[in-house]
Amino acid sequence: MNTAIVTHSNGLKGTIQIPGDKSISHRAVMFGAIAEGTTTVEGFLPGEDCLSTIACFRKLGVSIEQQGEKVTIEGRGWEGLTEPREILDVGNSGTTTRLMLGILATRPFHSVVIGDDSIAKRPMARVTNPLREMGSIIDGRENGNYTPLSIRGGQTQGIAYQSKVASAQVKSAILLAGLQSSGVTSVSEPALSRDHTERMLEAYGVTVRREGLTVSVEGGQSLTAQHIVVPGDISSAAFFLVAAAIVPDSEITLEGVGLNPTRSGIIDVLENMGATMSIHNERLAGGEPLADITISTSMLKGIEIGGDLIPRLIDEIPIIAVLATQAEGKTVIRDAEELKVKETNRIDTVVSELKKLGATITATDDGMIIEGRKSLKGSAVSSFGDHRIGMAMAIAGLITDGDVSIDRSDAIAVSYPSFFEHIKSLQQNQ
Ligand SMILES: O=C(O)C1=C[C@@H](OP(=O)(O)O)[C@@H](O)[C@H](O)C1
Ligand SMILES: C=C(OP(=O)(O)O)C(=O)O
Repeated sequence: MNTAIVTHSNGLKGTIQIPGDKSISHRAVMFGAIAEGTTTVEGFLPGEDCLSTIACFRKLGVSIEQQGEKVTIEGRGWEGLTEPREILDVGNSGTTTRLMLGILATRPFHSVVIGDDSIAKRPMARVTNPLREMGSIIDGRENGNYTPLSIRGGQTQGIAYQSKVASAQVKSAILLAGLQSSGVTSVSEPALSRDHTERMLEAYGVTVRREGLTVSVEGGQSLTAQHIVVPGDISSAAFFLVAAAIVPDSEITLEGVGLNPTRSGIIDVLENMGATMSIHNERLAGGEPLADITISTSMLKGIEIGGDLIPRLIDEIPIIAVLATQAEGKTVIRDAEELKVKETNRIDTVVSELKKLGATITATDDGMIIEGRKSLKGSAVSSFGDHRIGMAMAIAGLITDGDVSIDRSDAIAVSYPSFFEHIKSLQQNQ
């Protein structure tokens, strides 16, 4: 466990290239593993979560070579996956757990899935129940709601599933199982969650039907190997968008930021709060839109955030809370109960750690209320092993009067191994 110390910044200047999108990197590897032929991935995120995905699929018999941001996957189709001799360890990654269960649900062999202490607390019934309904045999702690889980896939039938939560992990797990099930499988969700699975399956040659909030696939479909270019992760970019907006005398450019509309809620929030920001050089990579973003120190005002916007920025709420401490007036975040089942209960961890820095913030049942504009002070805080809490606290440390020390800062490598290097490079350009 290491502790990082962040000191006050006099301004951030310069340009950084945003590392690969975590959601897209996971999918590029998993879909390459079940596709026929050699898939190559460029711009892969070598974060711990995506490395867990590679490790699991190697144990499932797939040959995968990874060097930094380049990955080569030798897919031999669905049949190329073989019964693992060892336990599949997903580490800290919910995406690996849930999407891999969807793939294993139709494979005629037995696997055991475990992860770290955080994964052991995250609800899995949201995928194990529908996958059981489709015909796969799954058991696990508390009747299959928590790891360790065991799964024996086999002959499965398509279902029409109405999900209670707007979750791309639930949607993806069921659709992946549907690809090798009889008949049609459809998933309807209460609000649109990220659609990387739909986009990438299409790129791999699968027919995906989308109608409003329902996505469906027909069974018996195979995937064809591809070359995938991964755009930068907007969830990683969010930390630096907020840093530049709140640190006085800043102006930075973030290159190659993925701007998929199902992920770009943070841009709406910054615009509505009044941030000084411009989006340029818009382009496409692998069916996903991306652009460069320039942002500078901004006068911000508090806003209300809720409804359909929440799934479009769910992972950005910890850093949006930091942003709101520097906005004039009140910011209310509602409809975000899903925060309670992430790497930590992010309502509790954001509120407790920001209070230590002197923020006026109150937890609610489905979000939080932040009163700005507040000067923050240095303090010892913890990431609690949650990468996004660690990074949110580090960015807050750039504006505190006094140092912020962050316990368990090693968690940041889960999604952004070069985070502290990027902070340093923007400081050095002063
Ligand atoms: O599908 C994905 O890649 C993800 C979906 C989201 O989770 P849910 O599906 O639980 O909403 C998000 O919070 C997570 O970081 C990544
Ligand atoms: C919730 C997250 O990821 P996962 O669900 O894959 O652990 C995240 O990255 O914030």
